[in-house]
Amino acid sequence: MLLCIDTGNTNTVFSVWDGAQFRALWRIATDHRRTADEYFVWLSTLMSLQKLDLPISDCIISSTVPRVVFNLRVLCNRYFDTRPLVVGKPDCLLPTAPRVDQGTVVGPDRLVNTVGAFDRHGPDLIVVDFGTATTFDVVDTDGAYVGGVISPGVNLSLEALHSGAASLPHVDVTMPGKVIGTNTVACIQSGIFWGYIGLVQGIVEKIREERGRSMKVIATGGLAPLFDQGSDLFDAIDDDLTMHGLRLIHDYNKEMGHG
Ligand SMILES: Nc1ncnc2c1ncn2[C@@H]1O[C@H](COP(=O)(O)OP(=O)(O)O)[C@@H](O)[C@H]1O
Ligand SMILES: CC(C)(COP(=O)(O)O)[C@@H](O)C(=O)NCCC(=O)O
Ligand SMILES: [K+]
Repeated sequence: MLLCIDTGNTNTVFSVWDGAQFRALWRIATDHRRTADEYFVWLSTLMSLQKLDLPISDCIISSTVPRVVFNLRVLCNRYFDTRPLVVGKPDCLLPTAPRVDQGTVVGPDRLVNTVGAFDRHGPDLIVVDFGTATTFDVVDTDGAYVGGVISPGVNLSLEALHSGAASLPHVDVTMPGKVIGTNTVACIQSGIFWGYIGLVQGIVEKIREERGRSMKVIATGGLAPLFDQGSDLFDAIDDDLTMHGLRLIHDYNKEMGHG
């Protein structure tokens, strides 16, 4: 069984592929101080609570937080007796190499999303990921990542408003009924919600213009369904895109005799 680990700047998601389907999905706050032993206690408790006896034989990791990788490697070595594949490291092959400026270290989550989205939706895509940052990944005709856009994430923007303006409270993001807010909370919700709709619409339009072709927009991340309510922005929402991409990259490396 394959353990897939996706570390974002806010949350780390673990999932187990049994060869036919993903059997579980567990989320823990990302913290670089968390040790291999702590991960294992947490993971094995959840597995036994769900009565899942899943003998892990392989692991693959994508992490946007470099410091976390050390302890995740120890987890895989010590408790599963396996050497993990780490996306972005030279010994982890990708089906197509990214085409970006020399020296650029593309976020592994973006490489994984690219692989997952190309497999499901074919060529010429814009993948929008609502994470700590809101990222746009442009997928070329051959499935290569060829660049994109990084914007501040929705929660980061809300936090920034709250911490930078003395009279603004912390607000949860929702779809407001109206654009014109008649109280402070409604004003902030409107600014965030309609602001992000405009941001996504504008950036997608500009990417299409720059590429000179229509491109499908695939959204992922917990907040994607929320933004889909307010508009016709996305051709598809794939909440398991990163896990799907991780599995494909693992299989590709196996086929090529790696990992
Ligand atoms: N379904 C959801 N509803 C509301 N907020 C969410 C949801 N999913 C994620 N978030 C928030 O979005 C932010 C980014 O989450 P996540 O996708 O886990 O980011 P990352 O991949 O960067 O760790 C977090 O602040 C999280 O609390
Ligand atoms: C853009 C990101 C911060 C997004 O991370 P996330 O929101 O998933 O935590 C991450 O992909 C990253 O650190 N990228 C490196 C720079 C790049 O992709 O060009
Ligand atoms: K992201």
